[in-house]
Amino acid sequence: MDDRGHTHLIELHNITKSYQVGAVSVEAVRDISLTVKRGEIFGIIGHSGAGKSTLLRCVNLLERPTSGSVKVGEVELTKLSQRQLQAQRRKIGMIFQHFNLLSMSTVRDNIAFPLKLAGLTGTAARDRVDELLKLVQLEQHADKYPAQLSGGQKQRVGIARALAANPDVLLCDEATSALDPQTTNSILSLLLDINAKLGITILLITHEMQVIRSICDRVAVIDKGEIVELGDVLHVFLKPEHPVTRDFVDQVSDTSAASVLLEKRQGRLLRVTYVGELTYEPILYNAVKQTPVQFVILQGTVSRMKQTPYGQLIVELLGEDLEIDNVVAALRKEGLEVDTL
Ligand SMILES: Nc1ncnc2c1ncn2[C@@H]1O[C@H](COP(=O)(O)OP(=O)(O)OP(=O)(O)O)[C@@H](O)[C@H]1O
Repeated sequence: MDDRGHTHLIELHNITKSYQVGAVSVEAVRDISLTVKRGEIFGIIGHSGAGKSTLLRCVNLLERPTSGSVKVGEVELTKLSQRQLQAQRRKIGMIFQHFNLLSMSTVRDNIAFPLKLAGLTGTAARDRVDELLKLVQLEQHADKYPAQLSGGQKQRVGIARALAANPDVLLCDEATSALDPQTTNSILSLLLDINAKLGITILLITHEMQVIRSICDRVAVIDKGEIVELGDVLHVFLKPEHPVTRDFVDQVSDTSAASVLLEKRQGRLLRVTYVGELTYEPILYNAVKQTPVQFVILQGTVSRMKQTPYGQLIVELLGEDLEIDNVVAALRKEGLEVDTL
């Protein structure tokens, strides 16, 4: 349990995973500790080779860590026998970039597969599959084979199959990386929906900041096998600290042009950040209208992080120093965050 009363569903303690490649040992993940709260959507982002897949696969022990411990729920997975582990794995669903469906089985049989393994057959299994087909909106495609489906539909089958045994956690291994942007959005909406309706905890890995911004509550940035930044998505987005995080944030907001703007400045250059309802208020205009200060908006982003609207503007204020100080104070008083660049 953390200090805000959230229970932890996943606890990784000091996970290291090394691979032996010939005579060389490669450390894919180095001493990572991480907790995921029950009910949250947690994203891990990193460049290719950063160690994301290895870390994710350590959570259900598809990869056994070289050292460290993995706890899911109240169970320490690293201490279980193979048989006990198999039972615990039913509580951990997983979906994959390339879907991993059984090509010779229909959609219905793919979804029923984990139920069969769990000993559920007959009408009960059929009813459960119908329920899942409805959840992922594939009722019309139940008797098709994977080759007859689009990428998005295949991933929906993957999601239904992963949810069949009512897991507590859904692990998503680059689940939208093989999909076009529109299909990506529909799969992300489905994951949000599942999280909200079923309360299922989601841990995902991705190399796309768009995925993090759309659905995650918290994010960890991983680089060369280590976590370099971790926090609420809103905070990490608006105040990225590590260079790798800044690269990812630039994928979706292009703040990199700010350095060019710095060279041309005449007045005072500020970054103004606002979140939530403030996004809709004419605060900047109100702050300057009674003063001789003028402003130029040099760059701006107004977007949404999960359900929260936010904006970030780079503005140049022109006028006397004292007058500008007053405007900055007025902006802060209204709840905006103001940084001098
Ligand atoms: N089975 C393996 N044997 C040897 N080295 C491996 C193995 N799996 C991963 N690695 C190495 O571990 C490092 C991390 O790989 P991993 O696949 O976890 O990264 P990733 O962030 O998921 O990358 P990508 O997005 O490209 O899949 C890489 O250097 C990779 O070459």
